Amino acid sequence: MEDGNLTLHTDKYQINMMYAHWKLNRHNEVRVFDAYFRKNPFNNGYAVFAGLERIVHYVESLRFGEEHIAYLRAQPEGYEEGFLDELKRFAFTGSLRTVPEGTVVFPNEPIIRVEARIFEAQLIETALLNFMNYQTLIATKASRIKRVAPNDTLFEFGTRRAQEADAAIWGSRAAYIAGFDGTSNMESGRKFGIPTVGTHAHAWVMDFESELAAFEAFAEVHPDRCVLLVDTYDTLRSGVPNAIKVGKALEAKGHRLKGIRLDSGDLAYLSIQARNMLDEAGLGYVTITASNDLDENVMFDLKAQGARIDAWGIGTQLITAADNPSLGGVYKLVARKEGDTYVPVIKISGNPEKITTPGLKTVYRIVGSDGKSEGDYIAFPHERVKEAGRLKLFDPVHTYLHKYVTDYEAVELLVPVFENGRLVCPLPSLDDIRAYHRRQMDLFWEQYLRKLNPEPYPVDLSEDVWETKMGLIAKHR
Ligand SMILES: Nc1ncnc2c1ncn2[C@@H]1O[C@H](COP(=O)(O)OP(=O)(O)OP(=O)(O)O)[C@@H](O)[C@H]1O
Ligand SMILES: O=P(O)(O)OC[C@H]1O[C@H](OP(=O)(O)OP(=O)(O)O)[C@H](O)[C@@H]1O
Ligand SMILES: O=C(O)c1cccnc1
Repeated sequence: MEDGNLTLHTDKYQINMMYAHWKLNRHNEVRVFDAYFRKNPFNNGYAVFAGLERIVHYVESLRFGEEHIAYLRAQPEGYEEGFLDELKRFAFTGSLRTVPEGTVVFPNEPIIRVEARIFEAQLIETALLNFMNYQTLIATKASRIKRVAPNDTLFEFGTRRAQEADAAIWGSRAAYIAGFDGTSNMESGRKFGIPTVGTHAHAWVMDFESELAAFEAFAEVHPDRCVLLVDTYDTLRSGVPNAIKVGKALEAKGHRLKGIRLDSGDLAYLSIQARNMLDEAGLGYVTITASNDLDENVMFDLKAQGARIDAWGIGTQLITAADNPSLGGVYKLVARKEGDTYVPVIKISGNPEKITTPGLKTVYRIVGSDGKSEGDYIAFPHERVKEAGRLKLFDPVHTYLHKYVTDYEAVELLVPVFENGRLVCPLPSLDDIRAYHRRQMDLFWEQYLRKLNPEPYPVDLSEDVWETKMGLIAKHR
C-alpha cells in the first residue's frame, strides 16, 4: 500500500532500450520527452491534471536494489554485469517540468516535460503515464460531476468497486482535487487528510429485529452524526417514518439527526416525498443523501425532475470512469540535446492528430484583460511571449483561422519540479491544490466547460514551433 519501490514498475521494452543504449554507449545522452493526451475523456471540453504527487514520490524513490538486480540477471536477455552495475548506481538526475496538479488542461499540449539522460527518461515513461492517465481521468470525471451539482455535497464512495486498492486511494484524492467534499475511504483520509464520511449499510438494519430498533441503536451510539439508510424495507412507509421518530427522540435529548440516505428506487420521487415528510415533522435540517450507481448524467436528470437531494454518494461510475475507462496520454520524444542545442525530432503519421510537435517547448495560458483565457500557446522557451505585446493565435490545422490578442497576461503552465535530479518545488497541500483548481475553472468561458458538445478550446502553436513542425514534415516526406 505504501508507495514502496516501484523502480521495476515499467515495461520491459524500456529496460531493453536502456540496455541497448548502454551497449552503444549512448545512455548518457540527454533527450526531451513530452507527455500529453490527444482527446478529452467523456467527450468533455477539458481535463483536470492530477497525479503529480505520486510521480514525485516515484521519481525520488527510484533505486535498483539487490532483488531487482537479481531478477534482471535471471532474464533470458542476458543483460551484462556492466549494465547491472550501471543500474545499481541509478538515480534520477534529470529535470522535469509539469503543470501544477489541479490545472485545467487540453489535448495536445505538454502536461509534463522530461529532460534527462535517455537512460532515465526511458525508464520512467511507463509509470509516469500510468499515474498521470488514471488520476487525470478520475479528476476529470469528478469535475464533470461537480459541475452538475456545484452547491451540493459530494462524497466519493467507490472503493469497493475500484480497480484495486491504489486506484481507490489515489482516485479519491483526484476526486477531492476536482471539488468532492469527502471520501468513505479511511486510508485516503489518513494518507491525504481528506475528510472522511460514512452512513451505515443495509446489514445494520437487517441485523436487528426491526428497522426502528436498528435506527434507535445507531442513533444512541452516534447521536450527532447519524445518517440513517431508509430503503431496506419500504422507504416511504417505514424508512422515513422511522427516521422521523428517531429524529424527534434525538431532538428531545438535545441532539439532531443529521440525515437520511436513499439508495434505491426513484430517487427524484422519493427525495421529494421524504423532504416533505421531514419538513412537516419539523425536521427541515435533516439532509437527504442519495446513492445508487450515480453519475453526472443521472444527477443532471434528477435535478431536472426537481429531486431534493443535498448530498450525493458516488461510487462505481466515478472511480472506474465507467463510461470512458482510460485516458490515452502518451510520452513522445521531441528533442535530442547536442552540445547546448536541442535538435527537434518528429514522428510522422497518416493521421494528422498523431504527428508530434517537435522541440523543447513550453506552454502559456493567454489570459485576457477580462480574466478569461483566450487560448493556450505552445512556444519555444526563447520566444518572448510574455513581453510580445501582441500575439497571433492561429489554428495549427486550419491556419486561416486566427486572431490577434494584445492586452493579455501569458501564464507559463509548465513549472520546474525537478532540476538536475533535485526537487525544486515543494509539493503544495491538497487543499491548496483544490483551491488552485477552483481558480483554474474560473478562467474559462462556459462554452468550453459545458457537459454536452463543448466548444474545442484553442491550443495553438507559435509561428516558430509551427514552422519547425512543417519543416520537419517536409524533410521526412
Ligand atoms: N428518477 C430517476 N431518474 C433517472 N434515474 C434514476 C431515477 N431514480 C434512480 N435513478 C437511477 O436509476 C438506476 C436504478 O438502478 P436499479 O434499477 O438497479 O436500482 P433499484 O432497483 O432502484 O435499486 P437496487 O440498488 O436495489 O437494485 C440507478 O442508476 C439510479 O441512480
Ligand atoms: O452505487 P455506487 O455509485 O457504486 O455507490 C456505492 C454503493 O455501494 C453501496 O452499496 P452496494 O452497491 O455495495 O450494494 P447495494 O447495491 O445492494 O446497495 C452503497 O449503498 C451504494 O449504493
Ligand atoms: O457511507 C456510506 O453510506 C457508504 C460508503 C461506501 C459505499 N456505500 C455507502
